[in-house]
Amino acid sequence: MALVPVAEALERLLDGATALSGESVPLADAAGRVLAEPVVALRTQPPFNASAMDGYAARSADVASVPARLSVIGVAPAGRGFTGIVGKGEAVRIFTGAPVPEGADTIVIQENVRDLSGGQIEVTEPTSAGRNIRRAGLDFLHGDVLLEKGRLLDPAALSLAASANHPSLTVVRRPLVAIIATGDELLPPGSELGPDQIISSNAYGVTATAQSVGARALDLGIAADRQDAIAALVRKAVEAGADVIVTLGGASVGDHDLIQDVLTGEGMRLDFWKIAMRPGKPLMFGRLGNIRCIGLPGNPVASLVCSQLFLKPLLARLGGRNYRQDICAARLAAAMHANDLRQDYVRAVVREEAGQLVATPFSIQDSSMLRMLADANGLIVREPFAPAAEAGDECSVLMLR
Ligand SMILES: Nc1nc2c(c(=O)[nH]1)N[C@H]1C(S)=C(S)[C@@H](COP(=O)(O)OP(=O)(O)OC[C@H]3O[C@@H](n4cnc5c(N)ncnc54)[C@H](O)[C@@H]3O)O[C@H]1N2
Ligand code: MOO
Repeated sequence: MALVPVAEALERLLDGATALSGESVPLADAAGRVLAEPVVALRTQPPFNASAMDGYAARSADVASVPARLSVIGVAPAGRGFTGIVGKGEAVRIFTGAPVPEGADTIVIQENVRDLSGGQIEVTEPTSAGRNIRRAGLDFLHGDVLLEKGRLLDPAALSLAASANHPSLTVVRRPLVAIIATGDELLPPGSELGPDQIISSNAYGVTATAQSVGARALDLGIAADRQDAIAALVRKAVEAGADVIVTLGGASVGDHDLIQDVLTGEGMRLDFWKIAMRPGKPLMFGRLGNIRCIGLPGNPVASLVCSQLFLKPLLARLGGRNYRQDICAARLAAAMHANDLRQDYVRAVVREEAGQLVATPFSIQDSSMLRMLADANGLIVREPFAPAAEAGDECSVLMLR
């Protein structure tokens, strides 16, 4: 089977991936979620002409020239408006957020007023009509579309939805990705290891990758290299309602690489297996009903680079989000060999020097080396059959952080 080019693999994996169905969540739990429906204002804000300042509501004709003496006929705190009418020569003590009483058409701020006692004030600065008044509907009107479908619920969006009187919102269901590690050699972190064993690490990075685009991750643990053990966890994933099943390891050609057989045995239709990418060649993709199955290579760096390139955009789409890789132009700090048929993602340190990005590739690119991946902040992307490059040549970098 020919190796599938990276772009084609991504296209096939994303084919038909659209936002999952909506669900209602209380506003208090809606931060970071994506709207499945627009938010329409259920009220007008402010619902009345409101004072924007602490001071005195008056008639502008009375305070156009100063000094002006007025009689205070009442008080209007926020939440309790004055119900009378402000007549000529009169004022109402008013506070920020209170409705402007009938008859008044301006607010004199209290800094521009002297209290003469006996219910009299003297206005010391002329104040024109409409000053310090927020007109009804200044912010929004009942029926206005305030937030579009697909909007990420950030702090401003949440407060706006609350102000529009929504106690709950309809948001896109968060995709669920079930993660299955495979391998007789693997034990969870914190274990006493036998001589032939290592720690199962990939699930943690894959979980974090999924969560970074708002998905939920269900770590189903480690299956031994036996068909029945792997199949049992695949069934668990299906029962849990996974939208995506990610397997770790067992994707290659060894005698113990059982993933593809098990998944097809469970009903998966294989879409592709093996792509023209380094690291990540054994990547596998198929569909088990509506569930997308991604077989990530076991090598830790390959599993995380493939998560970044394939799993992240898929989960973002299912969650109703836009996701674009952060690709930048940079200069190479070192020469690079001509590339072969696999698109190469070369771990590198990217720094800004004299206003431009400079990428220094690590000299070793073994896909088992997690420490180097953690030290890298970018991946130099080398197209298949890219010619040899010199230090100083332009390159393309996928930024990781
Ligand atoms: N003859 C060939 N051998 C290999 C090929 C090939 O094309 N022909 N491809 C190589 C490439 S590329 C990769 S990547 C690996 C991936 O193979 P698998 O997906 O089958 O992975 P495993 O063999 O199960 O494991 C590889 C390696 O990674 C470790 N591993 C596995 N899972 C985890 C985990 N959850 N956490 C940490 N480390 C894990 C495992 O112990 C192995 O060391 O195959 C090459 N071989
Ligand atoms: O995916 Mo493999 O990394 O090319 O070792």
